[in-house]
Amino acid sequence: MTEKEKMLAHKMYDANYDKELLEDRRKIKELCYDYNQLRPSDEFGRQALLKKILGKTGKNFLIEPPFWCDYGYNIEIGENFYSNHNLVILDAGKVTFGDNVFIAPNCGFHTSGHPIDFERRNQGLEYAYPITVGDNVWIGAGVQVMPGVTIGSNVVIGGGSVVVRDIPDNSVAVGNPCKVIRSITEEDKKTCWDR
Ligand SMILES: CC(=O)SCCNC(=O)CCNC(=O)[C@H](O)C(C)(C)COP(=O)(O)OP(=O)(O)OC[C@H]1O[C@@H](n2cnc3c(N)ncnc32)[C@H](O)[C@@H]1OP(=O)(O)O
Repeated sequence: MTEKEKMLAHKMYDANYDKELLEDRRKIKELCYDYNQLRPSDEFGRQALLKKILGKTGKNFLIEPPFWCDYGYNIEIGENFYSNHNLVILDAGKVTFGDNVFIAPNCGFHTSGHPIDFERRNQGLEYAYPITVGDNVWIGAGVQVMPGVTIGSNVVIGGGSVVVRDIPDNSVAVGNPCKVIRSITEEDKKTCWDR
């Protein structure tokens, strides 16, 4: 198995020194760099470049720069995807977003991790587990999502949360570690946010 095949099969792999993976990352970081230089008014250019960077997109999507990822081909976004500034996706593993996902500034989705023991970590070994986000999800500012997490559909993750375990459908979850504080119900449609 190549190191890339191991990475995609969720096995331990050499992330630091493997030539193929280094080249994949170099290529995508060049494209992210280009993306991050585009003018906000260049909507066509932004869309076209994001389509080149990401594995799969819907028709309607926007990521405010700067945006950085590791491979790009492992990221799939659904319809009406919006991310505010400073999105970082470490996509050694697959990262899949459903439809109508809104992401606030300074969020990170990290599929990869290193061994806890320094001997193997220093050899450049890594593992990557997929992250999945359902439909109709709002991720608050500064949220960090850890390897292997699934966030269900119709979910709100409060600002500043660190998501280390799966979050079920129809819930508001907050904190570090991120925990469900309540379900989202029909009652929520009656809340008025005017002050
Ligand atoms: C796409 C974009 O760019 S969006 C722009 C960026 N905006 C944001 O990131 C805002 C994110 N919003 C939040 O984090 C909000 O606090 C929400 C949506 C989670 C609030 O949800 P609600 O269900 O209304 O929670 P509510 O305000 O009633 O708080 C319930 C409890 O959770 C706590 N809580 C609320 N938010 C958080 C949070 N982010 N982290 C930790 N605890 C929190 C409250 O302190 C409260 O605790 P208490 O019961 O001990 O007093």
